[in-house]
Amino acid sequence: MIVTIDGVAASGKSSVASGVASALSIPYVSSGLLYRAATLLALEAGTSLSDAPALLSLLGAAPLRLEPLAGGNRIYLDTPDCPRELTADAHTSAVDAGVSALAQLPQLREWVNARLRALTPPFVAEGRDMGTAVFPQARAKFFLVASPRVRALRRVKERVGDVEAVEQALIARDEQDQLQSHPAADAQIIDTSDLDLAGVIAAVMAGLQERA
Ligand SMILES: Nc1ncnc2c1ncn2[C@@H]1O[C@H](COP(=O)(O)OP(=O)(O)O)[C@@H](O)[C@H]1O
Ligand SMILES: Nc1ccn([C@@H]2O[C@H](COP(=O)(O)OP(=O)(O)O)[C@@H](O)[C@H]2O)c(=O)n1
Repeated sequence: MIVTIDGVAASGKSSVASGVASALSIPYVSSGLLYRAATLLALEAGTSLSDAPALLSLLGAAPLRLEPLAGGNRIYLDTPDCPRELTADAHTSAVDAGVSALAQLPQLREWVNARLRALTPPFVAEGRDMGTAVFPQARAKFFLVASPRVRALRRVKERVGDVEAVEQALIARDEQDQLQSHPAADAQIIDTSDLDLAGVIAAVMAGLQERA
């Protein structure tokens, strides 16, 4: 069984995917973490975020490993002499600002999608295009939205920052991500603005029961 949870930035995708996966006792998979790790490595190597051949060559030499734990995904660079966890570094504002450029490259989307399609179900997959491009056959699909202000307030709680600036950055990223981020025709859209985390997880679990 594959369940997809897509949505806009900071709408609660990973928290909700983690809650749903835990309730179902299956893993969840963060596709965004692969885009983020690729962006981090490119920024560190000084590789242009729009140079697909150079990015693919960099990633081809990078032994990235995604750990799809239900409690929270983690990503590692398994270099034999100096293994390193990249998870925290993949969530900085520098990566936030660059990731959409890299994610717009079809070759990079194929690189991520091949890794996702190689995983063995069952799992909950979260991102932007899990229900549309990557797993159109998923049993149940959800798409989370919330107002930019609510999302900015949530982000500021988890990482320090100015609400106005964070809100503007989220709106900018929404615009850059628009091409690859839309609900599948058979997705249930959930506006999380006025729901707490438990309420969104309950809405997804109820939606899953309807599709069982
Ligand atoms: N419905 C909700 N109500 C309150 N806070 C939430 C809700 N959903 C998520 N959050 C919080 O908002 C922040 C962003 O959520 P996250 O799951 O990281 O979103 P995304 O994966 O879409 O970026 C986290 O700190 C999370 O705990
Ligand atoms: N399936 C996906 C997942 C992420 N992404 C890209 O990766 C970025 C980071 O995604 P994320 O899900 O980790 O982060 P948030 O948008 O939730 O902060 C997005 O802004 C997109 O540019 C994508 O293009 N397609």
